[in-house]
Formats: sequence, structure tokens, C-alpha cells
Amino acid sequence: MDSVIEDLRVRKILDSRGNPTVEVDVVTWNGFGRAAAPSGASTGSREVVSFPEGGVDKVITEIEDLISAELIGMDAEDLADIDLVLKEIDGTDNLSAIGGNTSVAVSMAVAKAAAASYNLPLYRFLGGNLKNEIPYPLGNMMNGGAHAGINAPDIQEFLVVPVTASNITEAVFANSSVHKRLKELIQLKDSSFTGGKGDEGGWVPNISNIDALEIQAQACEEVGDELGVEIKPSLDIAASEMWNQNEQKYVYAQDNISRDTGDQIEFVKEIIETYGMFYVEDPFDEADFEGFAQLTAACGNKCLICGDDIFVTNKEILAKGIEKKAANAIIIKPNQIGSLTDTYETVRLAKENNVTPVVSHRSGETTDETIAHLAVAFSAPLIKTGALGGERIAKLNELIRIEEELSNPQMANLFK
Ligand SMILES: O=C(O)[C@@H](CO)OP(=O)(O)O
Ligand SMILES: [Mg+2]
Repeated sequence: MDSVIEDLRVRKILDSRGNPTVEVDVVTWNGFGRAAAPSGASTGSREVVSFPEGGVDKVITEIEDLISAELIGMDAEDLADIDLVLKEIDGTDNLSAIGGNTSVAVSMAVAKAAAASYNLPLYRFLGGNLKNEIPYPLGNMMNGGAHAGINAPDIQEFLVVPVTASNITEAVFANSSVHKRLKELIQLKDSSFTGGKGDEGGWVPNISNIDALEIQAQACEEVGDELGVEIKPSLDIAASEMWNQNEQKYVYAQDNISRDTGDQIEFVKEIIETYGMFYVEDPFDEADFEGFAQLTAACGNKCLICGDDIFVTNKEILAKGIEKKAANAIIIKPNQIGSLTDTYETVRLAKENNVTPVVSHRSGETTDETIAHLAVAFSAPLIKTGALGGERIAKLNELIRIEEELSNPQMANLFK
């Protein structure tokens, strides 16, 4: 009774890029849940469709009523049933009728309302009372590619992970210290740097990819030594954005270099070895399972090779990746697949096959903090959610609060 849905509202709100997105409120007999959907700029082509034709306004004017009519009276606890009903209302196989963003925001708001109905935080409602692992934050330091303007590096995200931080507070402040140090190091390389930032709060320098890699490594080392924490560099290359299908080459516009697949494998291998990369996401185009598999075979014992655009949080595509040994990590973005149930199934398949799940934000975000709870509930060892910026710290600060609530909190085991 406590969690029967009594009301559901959808509103149009701003995301961090100034674009419209949806926020959903769910009211139960004894609880309330609110969730908002993010959106990507470097999206995988097989993600579900974010919004129906007509965009957010159509969701507000028409789709809200359709969903309310079905969900009011259902029990919010029955998450899988509710996600199924959302798919039925939609009726397509890519959620293009109601929008994957609508669906995921409803799915998450329902879960939060169910949790609140029993006075439980979401991570505990979903993950159980014994959860005590906090994910390490992959902090975004410099932005390039689709998350930045012209003259930025082509590599989309220069990230860091404080792999020996003993708690989440130490971890997030280590990341913010690296972010500060990088500003100084960029100024030394680029005298015209005015402190501009990209979509995810990382600096946008006008320097080459190699210069950016150099100062990323330098900042990790210097700040790591000062703080007594080992900080490892990581990347999201987002190579689909650089892939030129006609030329069959990765175009590094900033460096005026194009690389074919063989060159790209060598280049990424060299970067992993030279800089001791802890994690490299999307080193190849989303269709190139072969390239992924070759790199994973060569470097998977020392580096997480993570698939984002290639897998799009989709269980079936991940199954193909597992069969081909394409990667040893997967990005988990609920709005790529459209519901919590499907998100969870992908996480479960990943874990059963020793593929590390990395719960992630999108480049267009809101202050919604749900993914912090999901990372804890799923025991994901890593969360990628920026380092600074209101919509990024919403998740990081929530992790600090969650850690405080746990009776025996521990940082996740990154090296199993
Ligand atoms: O590529 C990515 O991993 C994400 C988030 O960092 O970017 P977007 O949301 O633009 O897909
Ligand atoms: Mg990515």
C-alpha cells in the first residue's frame, strides 16, 4: 500500500548545456521521488532515441497523460513491471515514441518514490542493507572533441583516478587538486589560455593531444606526491567522433594527423605504456569490435579498455562484445537504454563476465544525483561524473553523504 503510485508529473527543465530535458515527480501513498534525464553530445548510434518527434514539449503535452493513465494505481515497488509497461506504451524497439529520456526519468523517479515510501535511500532499496563499497571517481580534467570548441585536443576526455584514496572525500578532493594544478600547467603551454571550460567542467586548452597527455601525467604525479595518493591518468578517446568512414581513418584535426586502424592501435598502446593509463574508453569507432579486441588482448592486463558508444548499455551488444573479448570494462548510462531494469541487466551480465561496470553521467547533465546511488547499489568500482561544476558535484557530494551513512564504508576494489 505504502508505495502505490498516486500521481506522476513531468516538467521541462534546463540541462547544463541550456537544452530542455524532462524531470519527473512520482508521488506514492507514503513517498515521493524525483528524477531528471541527461543527454549526450557524443552519442552512440544504437542508443535509444532521447525524445520523440516534437521533443520535450510533446512529452509534456501528450505523453505525460498516457504514462500517468497507466502507472497511477500501480505499485512503485514493482520496478520491472513498470519498466515493461513503459515499453508497452511506447511500442517501438528504440523508445522513439515516448523517448528514452522520458522512460528513464520515469523509471528512476518511480524507484526513488518506492525507496522513499519505505524511508530508504535509493542505493539501499536497490542494493540491500549490506552494501558498503564506494566507487572511485573518474574525474574529468580537460575536455576536447565534441565537448569543446575548435582548437581543443581531439581526445574528448582527459580523466584521472586517485587509485589509493582511502575514502571518497580524499578521492574527490584529490581530483579537484589535479584540476587546479592543470590550470597552471596549461597556462605555461598556452599563454592565451583564458580559463575556458568544456561541457563537463574540464579545461579546454589550445594545445596538441600529446602536450595535453604530458601535462595530465605531470599533474597526476605532482599532486599525487604532495597528497600521498597515487593518481592515475585515464582517457575517453571517443574515437567514433574522429572516425572518417570514407577515408577509413581517425582524424586528429588538432595535430593534423590521420591514423588508420593499425596506426590507431599502435598509438593507443603507446599512450597506455608511456603514461601508465589506468583506463581508456572508446579507443576505436563503435563498429570496430576487432580493434577493441586487439587492444584488449595487448593491454587488458594493465589497463581497463572500456566500451561506451560500442555497447550503449545494451545487454545484447555487450554479449557480442564478451564473445569477441572486445573490452574489459563497460560504461553504464541508464539513458542509453531507457530503464533501470535494462540498465541493471547489462550490469549483471558485465559482472558475470568480469567486465567492469563504470556508471557514468552524460555531457549534458542536471543536478539529479541518482547515478551516485546506482553506482553504490550495483557495486560499480568506478563512477565517471566529472570533477567540478554544479551538475557534476551533485553526484560527488551525494557519494560523500552516502559514505557517511554506511556503517563500514570501504572504497571499491579496483584491482580484482
Ligand atoms: O562520451 C561520454 O562518455 C559521455 C560522458 O562523458 O559524453 P556524452 O554524454 O556526450 O556521450
Ligand atoms: Mg564515452
